[in-house]
Amino acid sequence: MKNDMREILITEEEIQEKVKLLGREISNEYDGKFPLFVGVLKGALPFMADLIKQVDIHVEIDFMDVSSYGKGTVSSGEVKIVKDLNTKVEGRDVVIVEDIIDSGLTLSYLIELFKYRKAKSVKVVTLLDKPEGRKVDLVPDRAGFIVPDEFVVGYGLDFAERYRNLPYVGVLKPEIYEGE
Ligand SMILES: O=P(O)(O)OC[C@H]1O[C@H](OP(=O)(O)OP(=O)(O)O)[C@H](O)[C@@H]1O
Ligand code: HPA
Repeated sequence: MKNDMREILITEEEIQEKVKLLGREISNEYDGKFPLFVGVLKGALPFMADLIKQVDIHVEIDFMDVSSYGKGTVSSGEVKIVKDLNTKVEGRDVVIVEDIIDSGLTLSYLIELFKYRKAKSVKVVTLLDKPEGRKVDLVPDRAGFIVPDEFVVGYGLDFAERYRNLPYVGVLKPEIYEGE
């Protein structure tokens, strides 16, 4: 898979270092509380798995699968619930765990949904933030890294369902995208 990469933007070591830091910050922020971490499938899986191991307080975890992207690199702009939570969010401190915020459409939909369901608080932690991709005004509470306005893959992020299992984040060679 490494041969398919044009460039590695964030190394495995840099990711793991940042995840430790985010875990410490969240542990301090929610000390004495029992937050509900909501991982957004499928992309947030590696980040969620690593992050919860760095959080030193009790947390409950659940997953939601929403979809706004087609097979390629362009958002359809439409958010659909593919799998809902099994947990009630009413009265809970919800922490949404994302791999990337790009247009912001997925997240703004989820934030509104959890507020409507009467969460006590809703905050967002994302590994990657791509501010140049925004279509709605949204700033995450915590973001690991800012990425440029390019389609990135790895550590959960896919291109046509591949590359999620890379331990780093990078950009593919142009011929890989063109081949699709
Ligand atoms: O800010 P946005 O433009 O809404 O993009 C971000 C969302 O898009 C990706 O998910 P996707 O819908 O591709 O599903 P996946 O996680 O299963 O790949 C990513 O994992 C985020 O959830
Ligand atoms: O840059 C990206 N890569 C993969 N999936 C994505 N979903 C939104 N932006 C991206």
